[in-house]
Amino acid sequence: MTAAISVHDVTVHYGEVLALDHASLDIQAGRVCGLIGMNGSGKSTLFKTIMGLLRPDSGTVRVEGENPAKARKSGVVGYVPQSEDVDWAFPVTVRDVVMTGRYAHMGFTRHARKADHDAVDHALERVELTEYANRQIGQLSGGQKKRAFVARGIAQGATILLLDEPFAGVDKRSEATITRLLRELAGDGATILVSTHDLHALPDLADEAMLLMRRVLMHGEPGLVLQPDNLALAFGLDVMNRGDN
Ligand SMILES: Nc1ncnc2c1ncn2[C@@H]1O[C@H](COP(=O)(O)OP(=O)(O)OP(=O)(O)O)[C@@H](O)[C@H]1O
Repeated sequence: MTAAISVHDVTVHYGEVLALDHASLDIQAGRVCGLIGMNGSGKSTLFKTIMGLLRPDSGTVRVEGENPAKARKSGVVGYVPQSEDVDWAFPVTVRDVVMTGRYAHMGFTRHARKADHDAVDHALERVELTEYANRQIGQLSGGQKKRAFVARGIAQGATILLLDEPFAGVDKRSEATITRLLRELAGDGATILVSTHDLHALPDLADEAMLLMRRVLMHGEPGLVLQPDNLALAFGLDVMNRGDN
């Protein structure tokens, strides 16, 4: 079976900095995969490569069998960015943000039609943000902001969803809501790659987990990947000793 996300032997440099070093992974459709790695291990770089925003120095990336930039432009790939990467003061409403998910489906004029408005309404309902639709995006809680971007992916009809630390700065209740939502979307056939530092929540969230340290150190069942010996590989000895302190 062809993987929904396929990264083969990919190397990426930023100038002298080696960010991905012969990284390879395959994720099958309908799976939620948790991406774990310390700061600077290449998680965001991996996302950008899967979205076709960065061209690898070597190696190949396929998204649903397609060139990644082409897949992104056709709306196949939805992205929930890290909070730091968003200008929350920008004067747009929650509805506006979700509507950007429809751009791939609109013509060059970006004129929203009934089908676009209906898709946005449906997506807002699905993430339980209907009552916040006309709020400026910065006036939401951390968890609501993340849900707004998940709604953008739903409105877009994305079948691949990439989430860069969606649980950072999010309360437990929102975390549970987002987890439930991602599980539902995967149940509908979406393929989901989510980076997180919240290791305790991973077994509820993900079907599989991946340890990244410029290359994929391990990829498998969350229970196995989260074994202390394996985490020590990705994070160093501190994680192994954390329970003893
Ligand atoms: N635009 C850039 N120019 C130069 N170096 C970069 C650039 N973006 C990332 N890097 C470097 O590439 C490496 C991987 O960065 P990346 O952002 O992919 O890691 P990350 O795992 O997402 O980190 P974090 O958890 O802190 O977000 C790091 O050493 C980082 O400093």
